[in-house]
Amino acid sequence: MTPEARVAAAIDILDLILGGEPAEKALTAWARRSRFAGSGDRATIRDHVFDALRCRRSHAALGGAETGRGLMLGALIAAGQDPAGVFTGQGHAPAPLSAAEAGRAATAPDTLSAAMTEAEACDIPDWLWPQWQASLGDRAAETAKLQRSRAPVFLRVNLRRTSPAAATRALADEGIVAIPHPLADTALEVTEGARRIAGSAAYREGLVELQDAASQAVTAALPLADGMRVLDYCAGGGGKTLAMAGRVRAGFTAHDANPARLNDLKPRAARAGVPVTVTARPEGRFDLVLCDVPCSGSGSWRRAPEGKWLLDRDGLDHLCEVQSAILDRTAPMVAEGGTLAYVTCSVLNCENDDRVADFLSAHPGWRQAARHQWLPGDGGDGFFLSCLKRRG
Ligand SMILES: C[S@@+](CC[C@H](N)C(=O)[O-])C[C@H]1O[C@@H](n2cnc3c(N)ncnc32)[C@H](O)[C@@H]1O
Repeated sequence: MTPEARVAAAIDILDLILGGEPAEKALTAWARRSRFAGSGDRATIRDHVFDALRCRRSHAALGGAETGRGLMLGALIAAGQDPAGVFTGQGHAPAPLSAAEAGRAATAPDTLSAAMTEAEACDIPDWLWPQWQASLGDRAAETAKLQRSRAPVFLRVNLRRTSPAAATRALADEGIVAIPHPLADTALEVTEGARRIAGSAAYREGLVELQDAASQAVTAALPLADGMRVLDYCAGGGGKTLAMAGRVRAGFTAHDANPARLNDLKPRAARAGVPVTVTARPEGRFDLVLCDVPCSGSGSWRRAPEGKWLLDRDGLDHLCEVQSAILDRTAPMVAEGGTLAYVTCSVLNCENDDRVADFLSAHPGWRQAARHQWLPGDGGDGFFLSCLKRRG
């Protein structure tokens, strides 16, 4: 496919997504009915689509319309490219620019950007911007702008199987260049060959897993020790269960309200060589209960940008209720002297410190023993961790 035809395909896919179709579904359906497209075409079109979703407000403002065409026009204007060279109408290229579009394309991007509100330029919904600013203070704009670009690819080294240095060498032998990342002792940032990871022996043999560096930092900050009883109450695909199990030899139990989300955990645990018990009904008491609760995902919107536009005020309020309910439900599962670790990948106070404050005011026998926050400016996704300790 020509570069222009790839832009035209991205426009069609974006129109489906703007009409309500999930991005992954729209991309997969397009690939199925476009057998002529090679892997390079699919990868570039996917990048176009996700870049447009990350910058949906600002690119729509630059392109003059919140449509697939407006977003791709805005993307070209933002990148300083001449859209007339892409919107040619030749072959499979998008139709030529209208007079109004040509006028926008001829205007300096800085002039168009100057007409945007700060929330628009930062690609944050208007209703959320005041909360975003209140939560992040002088890092509000920087944090929002980092969510407008692609996330780095990180690997977690499975310390049960190998060391970071040996994993780096094994990856290099397969054409994957990875360097240590300061957020965690297990974290490697992939700088070349990311598309080879899934097929590599290092990945298949459980030496490394894909995991964000800040997510690894969360696990590294947990009060873990050999011999503990540990419950991962919102385990999902088990990313944090496996990361914890890579650090200590403890008894790990994984639970999730949606059992289907745990399906991947057993094969992943087998690949990593770590024993994990999966249960629908956790019983007994645990030294550490990890609650990596469902949240807005506002710390990881560069990976999952659709979430930014689907979230609304009611949805956020509902998430806060669920988060508090999970803390209330799991507190009795913590042994005396044990820890309830509350984690979100959100940067919003209402999902972080406010939930902890509510919990502490309703549970006098508890105190916050540690609190950490990582922002995208630190290199990984945005994460929050509060270690709540039950008096012994
Ligand atoms: C942020 S994800 C967990 C990600 C996982 N810890 C990881 O690192 O891969 C949150 C999980 O909480 C689960 N969940 C939602 N409501 C829940 C509830 N009331 N009790 C337990 N799990 C819940 C969701 O199904 C989802 O898998």
